[in-house]
Amino acid sequence: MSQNGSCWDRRNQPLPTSDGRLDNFSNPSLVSLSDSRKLCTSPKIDHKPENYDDLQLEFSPFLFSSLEQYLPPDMLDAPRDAKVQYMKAILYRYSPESERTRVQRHKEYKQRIILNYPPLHKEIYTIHAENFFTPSFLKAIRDNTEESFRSVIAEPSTGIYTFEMLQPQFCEMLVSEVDHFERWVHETKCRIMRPNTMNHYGAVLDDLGMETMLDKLMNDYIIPLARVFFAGVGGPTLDSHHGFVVEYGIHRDTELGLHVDDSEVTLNICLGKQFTEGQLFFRGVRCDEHVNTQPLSEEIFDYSHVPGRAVLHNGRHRHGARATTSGQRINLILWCRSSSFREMKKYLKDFSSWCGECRRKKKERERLSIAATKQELLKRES
Ligand SMILES: O=C(O)CCC(=O)C(=O)O
Ligand SMILES: [Fe+2]
Repeated sequence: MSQNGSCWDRRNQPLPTSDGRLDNFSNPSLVSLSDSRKLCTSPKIDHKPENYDDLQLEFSPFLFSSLEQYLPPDMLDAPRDAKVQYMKAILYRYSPESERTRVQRHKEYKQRIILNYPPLHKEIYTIHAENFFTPSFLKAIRDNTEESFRSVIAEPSTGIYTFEMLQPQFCEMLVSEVDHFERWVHETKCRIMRPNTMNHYGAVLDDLGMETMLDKLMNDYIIPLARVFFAGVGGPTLDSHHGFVVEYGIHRDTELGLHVDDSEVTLNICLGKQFTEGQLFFRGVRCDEHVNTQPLSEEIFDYSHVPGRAVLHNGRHRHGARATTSGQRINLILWCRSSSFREMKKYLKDFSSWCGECRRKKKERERLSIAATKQELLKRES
């Protein structure tokens, strides 16, 4: 599922153009990217980059200072403006105008909400660990060892981790904050973006001012776990997130079809309220190529949500939610992403370390090759 694409389309990141054109670069005559002006492959580490913090740029100032050490030697001491133009041209190549416009519009949309929406519970917009988390979870995170994690985390099916995480009072406050937000949206007739293409109810928490809180949640509480349990799929390098709340029940979405998330690691926590059914069902981890293949019997697993309890799984773990047949089910979802893992994945073809189907095919190839070798040996002996 993507934030704004089809169910299986999880690539909503801009792709570089293959032909090296300056896509939609508004003033290409400013910069020429002739061969002699290419970026260097290794950085000039003794060059001290300039500071770009004071400039109103479409890209992070940090990106400019990082890129500066790779400039062609004759550019290193050029005026800062010239360096900015040169680096902007390169960055534009990797970020088409449509994508930049989308990002800018989204920024403005978020700012409009944050400036106008009056929060109900200001205290949940920053993390207060003792008030948010259960003591057992907090202790495990603070001990920060695989042993401490395993003492509070169950793995009822391969790659699916569940644990008590949130205090009931925090769950209630978050649910009432989202209710309050929904009422405000209704009263002000403000049009808001829903969490993704498949959930039509619920709110994007990042958009209503919880981005910094969720960043801290990912960095301080999820990365330590992901480092241990999702080491091979970008867990240690998670660097962005999409955080939202989904709601199911009568007059809401009732169920959710089989999909994969636009994430490397997904945290899914039940916030309540009271409900029946609505189980999560899992069907094994798959790479893009094998996303529609049959699950093996050991990959079929159902999980019943319990308020306050979290499920942590690979974003590529195929899953869906059965119908919530009565009451209301509300869950907090955090899709955690790793840009470096995504970049690396583009250059790989075999994902047998985590894709069930790649692994099955690899085993089958090995089995055939062993059988062929045996046949050959038998032939020689007879
Ligand atoms: O309803 C649930 O618990 C699952 C939601 C989900 O998978 C998603 O939003 O990506
Ligand atoms: Fe999902």
